[in-house]
Amino acid sequence: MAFRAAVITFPGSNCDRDMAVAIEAVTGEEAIRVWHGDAALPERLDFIALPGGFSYGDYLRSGAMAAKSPILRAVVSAAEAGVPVLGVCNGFQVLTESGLLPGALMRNAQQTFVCRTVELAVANTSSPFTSGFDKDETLRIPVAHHDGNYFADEDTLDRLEGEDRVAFRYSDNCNGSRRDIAGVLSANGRVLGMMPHPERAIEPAAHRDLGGSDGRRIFENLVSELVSA
Ligand SMILES: NC(=O)CC[C@H](N)C(=O)O
Repeated sequence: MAFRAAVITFPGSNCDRDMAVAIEAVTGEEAIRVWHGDAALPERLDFIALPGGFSYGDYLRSGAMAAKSPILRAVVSAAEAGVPVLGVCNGFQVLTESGLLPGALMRNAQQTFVCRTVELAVANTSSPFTSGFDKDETLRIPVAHHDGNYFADEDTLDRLEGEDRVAFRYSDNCNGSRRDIAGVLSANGRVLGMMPHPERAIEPAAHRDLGGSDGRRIFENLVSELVSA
C-alpha cells in the first residue's frame, strides 16, 4: 500500500526535512512537501505532519500566524474528515492556535529555551499514534523549545484526562506544563500535538545521551493502524 503523507512547510519551519526523512524511513514512501501558501492539499492523504520550527519567526505568538495561513483551512477540513494529523513542537502550537486541539503553549516556566532528551510516560494507548505502547511505558525523545508550557483551564484538563486524551506526560516536567502534559489528542484520537520531537529519535542511539529510536515507534504505530484499518 502506498502511504501518502504530506509535510507542511511554513516560512521558518526547520524540522520539515527531518519529518520527511522520518516518514520515508518508516514507510518507504517519500513524503509530499506542501507549502504554507497552497490553498489545497494533495488528494487521498493518509497522514499530515505539521513540523517543528519557528513559523513566521514566532511573531505574535508561536504558531499564531501559521494557524491563519491558507493551507491550514485545508488541514482543518482534512482533520475533520478523519485524516490523522501530527503536530510536533511548533506544529503542536499551530494545532492549539487553529483550535484543532484545546489549550495553549505558553513561554517555558523557567523563561529559557530547553534543548535536551526527556523521558515521557505513555498515558494513552488507544490512539493510532500510541496503540503499540504499554501504559506508563517510558520513552526517551528530545525537546527543543521556548514555548512548551502547556496550559488549559482546570475544567479542560479534567475533560482531557476523563476522555483519555493526554497522550504523553513528562517524567521530569521540563517547562512547567500543567499536569506534566507533553502531548494531547483530539476527541477522536486522530490529531496528536506533542512538544517532544519523535522525528529526531528514529535511529538506534549512537551514545547514551544521543539519539534513540523511541520516536520511530509513533510513526510505526500509525502505519500499522492504517494498514489494519
Ligand atoms: N523546535 C520547535 O519547533 C520550536 C517551537 C517554538 N518556536 C518554540 O521555540 O517554542
